[in-house]
Amino acid sequence: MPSRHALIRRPGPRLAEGLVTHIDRRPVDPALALRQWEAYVGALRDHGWQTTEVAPADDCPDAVFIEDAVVMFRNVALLTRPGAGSRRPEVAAARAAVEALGCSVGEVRAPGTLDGGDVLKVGDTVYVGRGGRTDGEGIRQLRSAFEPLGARVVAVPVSRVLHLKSAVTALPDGTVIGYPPVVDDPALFPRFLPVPEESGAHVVLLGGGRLLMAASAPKSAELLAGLGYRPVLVDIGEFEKLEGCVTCLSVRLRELYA
Ligand SMILES: NC(=O)NCCC[C@H](N)C(=O)O
Repeated sequence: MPSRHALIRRPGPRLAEGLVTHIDRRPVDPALALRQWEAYVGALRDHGWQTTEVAPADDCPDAVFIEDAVVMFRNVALLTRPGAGSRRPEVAAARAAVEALGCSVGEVRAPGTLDGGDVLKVGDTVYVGRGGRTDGEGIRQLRSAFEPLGARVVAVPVSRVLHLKSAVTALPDGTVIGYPPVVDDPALFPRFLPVPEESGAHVVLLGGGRLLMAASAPKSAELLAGLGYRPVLVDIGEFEKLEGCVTCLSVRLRELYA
């Protein structure tokens, strides 16, 4: 029986100083961000996900984006070495969390860099984006960690957005969805569906055809509802100001062994 467990980390006191790379900086309202985060966590819980809070890393403004610190394949957790030096101290508490959950744990070592936001799993295929945060050595280490477990690792270029999953994610049937202006090469994916908004490309699979999506993507939500899915919309506007999206606020663990 697949587990439904998600790691989360609450926004810290320095959130407003989070990194911005591809967009202009806009002021972040920390109180509103906390309310949005609580609603996001509430949506996970309402749909049957048990959540574990990773200990704070309050010196790290971007620590709330927990997806970047650890990548799961089956019950193996690969701790990352984030491409931005300011984010590397985020990983220690993620290690403690996955160890406590009984995962087997590996790590990306220097000089490789890898951000979890660059890793998209579609069945046993693991797409990894080579871009601003993840380098060739990080990809090589991801391959050696996951290929022995049956993963097929496919590296793809990412040049127009922060992470691979800022450009594309996948529907439950494996169709990759993306907003074409920010996808380097849609032809790299066997089935690609364009969506009309950049944030409409970001879905978290909640189970049973339900898709957690940003409220900023109503047209994409309508498109996906028309295909028989059930979008669950959450406002994550304060995190979008820091190039965050719905995927990056949690790490879903589906194959924990009790
Ligand atoms: N996986 C993600 O999409 N993470 C978003 C990280 C945003 C953060 N401000 C950063 O630049 O690292």
